[in-house]
Amino acid sequence: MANTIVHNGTVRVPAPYNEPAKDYAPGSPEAVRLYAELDRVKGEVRELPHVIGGERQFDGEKVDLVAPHNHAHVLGRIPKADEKQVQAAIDAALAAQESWANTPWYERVAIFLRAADLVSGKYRDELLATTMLHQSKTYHQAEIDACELADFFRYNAHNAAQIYEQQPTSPAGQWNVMDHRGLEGFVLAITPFNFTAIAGNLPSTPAMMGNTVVWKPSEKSALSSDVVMRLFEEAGLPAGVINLVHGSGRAISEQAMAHEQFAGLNFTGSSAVFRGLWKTAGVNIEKYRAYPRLVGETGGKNAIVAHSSADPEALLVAMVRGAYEYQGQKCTAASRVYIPRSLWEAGLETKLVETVKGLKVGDITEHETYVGAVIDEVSADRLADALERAKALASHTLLAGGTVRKDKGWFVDPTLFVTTDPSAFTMKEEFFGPLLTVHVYDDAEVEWYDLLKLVDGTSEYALGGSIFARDHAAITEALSVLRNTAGMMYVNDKPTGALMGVQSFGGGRASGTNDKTGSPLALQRWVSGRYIKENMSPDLDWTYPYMGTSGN
Ligand SMILES: NC(=O)c1ccc[n+]([C@@H]2O[C@H](COP(=O)([O-])OP(=O)(O)OC[C@H]3O[C@@H](n4cnc5c(N)ncnc54)[C@H](O)[C@@H]3O)[C@@H](O)[C@H]2O)c1
Ligand SMILES: N[C@@H](CCC=O)C(=O)O
Repeated sequence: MANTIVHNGTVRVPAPYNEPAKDYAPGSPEAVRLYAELDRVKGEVRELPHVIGGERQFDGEKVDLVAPHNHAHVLGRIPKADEKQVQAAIDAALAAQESWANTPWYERVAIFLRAADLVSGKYRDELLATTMLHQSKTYHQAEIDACELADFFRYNAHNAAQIYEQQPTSPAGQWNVMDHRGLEGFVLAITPFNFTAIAGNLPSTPAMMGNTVVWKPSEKSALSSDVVMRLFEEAGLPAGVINLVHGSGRAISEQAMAHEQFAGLNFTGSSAVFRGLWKTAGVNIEKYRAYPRLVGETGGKNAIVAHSSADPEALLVAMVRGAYEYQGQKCTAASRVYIPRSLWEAGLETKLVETVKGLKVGDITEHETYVGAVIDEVSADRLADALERAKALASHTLLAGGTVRKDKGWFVDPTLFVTTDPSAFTMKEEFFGPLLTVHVYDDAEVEWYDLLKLVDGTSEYALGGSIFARDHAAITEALSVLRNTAGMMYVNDKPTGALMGVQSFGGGRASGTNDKTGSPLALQRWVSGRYIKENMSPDLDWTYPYMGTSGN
């Protein structure tokens, strides 16, 4: 690399920090800048390319990218990769591998630290505008997403340094070294629509550790993924290290995962898709040069469990923010709640229903909007079907919402059900939309322990969760009984809003491989260790002591 710096000493990566979020108060300089950027992005129809080996390729059948809250508005187009383009992306990743793997780790890390500053500076407005318009996020939700992208880069840089510092001990006469190699082959990153930060993080995490990558972003967030790719390049990422191909996830993954040099999958998305990808790896296992690393962070059915000692006001805030922010399209969104009758009937029900009915649904560029549109028509239809199924159950009472409107945008009104059946489908399945179901338990009858066992056993997922109580013994018991129910458990807080370096996210059971995105555990998956022992004074005698002596 042209800008190689030779460091003759210990390299210290700058201390990481969480990017402070701006609030875009109307009339503030940052809001004025962002309004202008929103106008610019709205006024364009962007033709987005694949980026393969540093070259932009526009060929292929086109897919329109629209604004979910105004689906007549076409924001851009992406091409669908054909087999040749996928092959070219794999070839480019393999061609870049040796020189990237041999690039000193601190230079690789420096590129992503530059990328972090481009996120928080030059590209912030464009990231927000594209995320708002194409993923239907409010100012606040788009801002925390952009901040999280910068956080990923800064914390990963810090965590990478910690991994490289891990070295074995060297007894007298030896020098032992751990060589933290990247994987042989290429990594496939397949990213979800719901976080621009996750889309940027999944290809860059393996890249930081010396791997080269084929990246298939979601077509539902392609506008912001294109910005991320441009800022990687501007930060100095060499051509071929990350190769972006748009198109069918199924077709791209089938081709890439049948390749001899497929070295790993970094996936975030639904559990069903991840299970399918795992099977594809199984079918191809004999083709591979090495066993691939399969990393997947997937769905959730995150519970809020309230004890009779809970603060009802804090509980209400957690339910509203946890379930309805970003239309419930967060893997960690609250979607089932267990509330004691004593609290529910003491005013919580009335206040909750009033609050949910008052949430403004609509265009995310209006500051008062709390809930935008769901991501696409498939999602709106899936939610409409779930709402009708729940309404038809005698065990369910609709307290708010329950309507889907598709004329201008794909709007699902914030919906609240209360159910007498704690094992209903609404308490088990992930819907990925603004749908919350409450089960009111009789705290005069039901033991806390029995309720916790019910929560633990109801859904196949184990991603996030919240416990609300002021009685500390109740918290301790819940943390124990729910130990395997969630990979991130919050006490007296909503289950969303993980902050890098503070709570990295990831869950077990059907929720994924629990590699804790943004933590050292996640980086470790992209390293293949090699121990090197150098003997400083090699043996010159092959015999054992006392050989040649007889008897004891
Ligand atoms: N656990 C986490 O950290 C986390 C974070 C964000 C999102 N999620 C989960 O992601 C899901 C929502 O995101 P989504 O709708 O983008 O998920 P999705 O599974 O539909 O899509 C994810 C990615 O996989 C691709 N894909 C779809 N079908 C495929 C197939 N058959 N083969 C290969 N690739 C395929 C998509 O194009 C996209 O790029 C939810 O289940 C949510 O809980 C989990
Ligand atoms: N950043 C999210 C997790 C990502 C899931 O979609 C959170 O709010 O905890």
